Amino acid sequence: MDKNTQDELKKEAAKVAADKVQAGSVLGVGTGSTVKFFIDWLGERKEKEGLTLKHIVTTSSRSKKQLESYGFKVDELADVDEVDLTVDGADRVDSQLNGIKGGGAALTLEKNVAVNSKKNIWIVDESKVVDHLSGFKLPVEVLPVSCMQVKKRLEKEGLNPEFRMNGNQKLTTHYGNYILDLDVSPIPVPAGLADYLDHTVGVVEHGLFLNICDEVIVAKSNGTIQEIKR
Ligand SMILES: O=C(CO)[C@H](O)[C@H](O)COP(=O)(O)O
Repeated sequence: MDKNTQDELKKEAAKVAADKVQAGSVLGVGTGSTVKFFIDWLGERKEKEGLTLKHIVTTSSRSKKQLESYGFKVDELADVDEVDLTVDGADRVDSQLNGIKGGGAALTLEKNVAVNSKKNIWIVDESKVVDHLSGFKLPVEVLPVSCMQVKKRLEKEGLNPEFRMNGNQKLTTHYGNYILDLDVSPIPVPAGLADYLDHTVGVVEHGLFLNICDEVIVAKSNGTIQEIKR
């Protein structure tokens, strides 16, 4: 699929999600190129119908800046009790609505916002939808202090970790950590791997988002929108 077509699909999925946002609610806004379109649609609703929200929290400085450019005030997650709805993108989503996220290295904040949301909607084009989680390296955020030891441990498990780079330097996340991308495809038992990573000292967070998403809005190249609910 070429980039223009993919962008058109992302835009379509984003519109369907933006129309579901209720005025006066607490909204979580994720990260990425699909979410960028979602914010544009929110901005349009604000302009056309004066959409206001009780609070907005977001998972990246880029999304924050874009939201503010439309006149939305952005709060911190710590300032709100609970989020009513979070809309985010995903890198892969399977038939159980489990996913891989973190292509934009924002997985830690994304997971914290997602698990504190009453409802999570993901917006994707059809290229992200798979039967079993595969075709995208699994991002794992690790503390710099023990990153070499964690990398070795993951190597021994056959998970093929590589540091994500930014030029010649290891990419640094919002929290000053590093990302190890695990080359394992398909992921044979996602819940087992998530459990292992959850219990590995030095791992801050990982991009397996299991049993978190409630609804996926998929824009298909035949022009239709599929809404898959848990
Ligand atoms: O998880 C993410 C960032 O950490 C994004 O949601 C994911 O990478 C999808 O991005 P895009 O909409 O640009 O394809």
